[in-house]
Amino acid sequence: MKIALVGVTGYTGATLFKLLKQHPEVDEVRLYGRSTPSDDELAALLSGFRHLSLHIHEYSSVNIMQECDLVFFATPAKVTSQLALDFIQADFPVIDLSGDFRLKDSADYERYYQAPAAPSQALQAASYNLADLKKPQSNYIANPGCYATATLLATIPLLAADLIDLDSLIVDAKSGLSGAGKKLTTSSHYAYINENSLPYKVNQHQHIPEIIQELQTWQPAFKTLQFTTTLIPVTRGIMASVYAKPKKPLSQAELYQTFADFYQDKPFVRVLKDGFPSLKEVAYSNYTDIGLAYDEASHTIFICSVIDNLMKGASSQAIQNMNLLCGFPLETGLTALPTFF
Ligand SMILES: NC(=O)C1=CN([C@@H]2O[C@H](COP(=O)(O)OP(=O)(O)OC[C@H]3O[C@@H](n4cnc5c(N)ncnc54)[C@H](OP(=O)(O)O)[C@@H]3O)[C@@H](O)[C@H]2O)C=CC1
Ligand SMILES: CC(=O)N[C@@H](CCC(=O)OP(=O)(O)O)C(=O)O
Repeated sequence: MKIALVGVTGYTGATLFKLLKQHPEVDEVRLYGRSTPSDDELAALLSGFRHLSLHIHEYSSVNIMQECDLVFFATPAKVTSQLALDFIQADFPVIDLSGDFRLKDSADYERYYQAPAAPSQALQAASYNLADLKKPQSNYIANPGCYATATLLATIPLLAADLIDLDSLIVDAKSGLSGAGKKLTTSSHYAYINENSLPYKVNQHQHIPEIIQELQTWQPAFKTLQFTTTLIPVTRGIMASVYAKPKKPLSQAELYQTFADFYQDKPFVRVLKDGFPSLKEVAYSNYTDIGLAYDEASHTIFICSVIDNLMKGASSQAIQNMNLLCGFPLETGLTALPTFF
């Protein structure tokens, strides 16, 4: 296959490039961007790929559709919706890492992204695809957000088994700095974030409506959750700590069995029988690790899920979605084990 990649100079784009180069079904990766740096400039921007001769072509939807079989957008929200409409109109295969086509409700998009939503016909054409649990319903895949992926994989089994009070869900999610992309901000300066931590976008995070939208497909009566996001001083990784009240008392063994049964045929979700996962145990891999506990004294379920934000939270999940869309075996190109030290 010939693949087009838009956004290789960003964190998820560079990660995607690496995964695509190792994918046995991919013959060529053609790069497109808004700027077309010289070979020397590009070698400096993508220094880890300096032994390859790379070239960024000027962005053109017409050329991409003529020259390639599928396009990945690793571009920001608000930009991607402008670039993607031609492909939706032509029903050309797209995997979009941005949030622009994840929400079906335009009002939710406008509130949380503070920008006009894509036309509603285009929104309806996109298929939100959490790759471990769904199959794409259309040629336009809205790849889930990083926090949303960690949160949904930790909470969907609870709703699917009707285990919890629907108004009791609290998620305290933490992310490393690469989640914010390559742009420099006050909170991403080393001197600020090193040995530091801070909550941000409290009650305003763009993944809140995304999580609610998807949980409602499992329990239509689900209304909302308390969701906080905290920046932590690591480069990569997301940890979602989930708290919920069970409808009736349950044992630790029942809680474990609910998750073990739900994920028994899902190769990329590892449910721990004892203990809890750490960020490094999934780093550089497509795995999600889940640990569980039930506290009889406070009558509270605790679930901890971890992912690598640049992999499962973005680029490797996008490859998993490509495998689903193209009919390749699910694990193709995704067999890298975590680097955990
Ligand atoms: N980082 C993460 O962990 C995750 C990110 N995402 C999403 O993935 C997408 C990419 O994120 P990330 O890699 O972190 O972002 P970066 O900021 O690191 O990279 C953004 C990329 O988009 C390109 N770009 C920016 N504006 C335009 C434009 N107008 N036209 C064409 N290309 C443009 C940039 O090119 P240039 O070099 O020219 O600026 C760069 O290649 C975003 O939508 C983000 O929300 C999703 C899940 C996790
Ligand atoms: C640390 C950090 O800033 N993380 C980003 C999440 C990146 C991501 O997955 O978000 P999209 O929905 O924008 O694709 C944030 O909280 O906005």
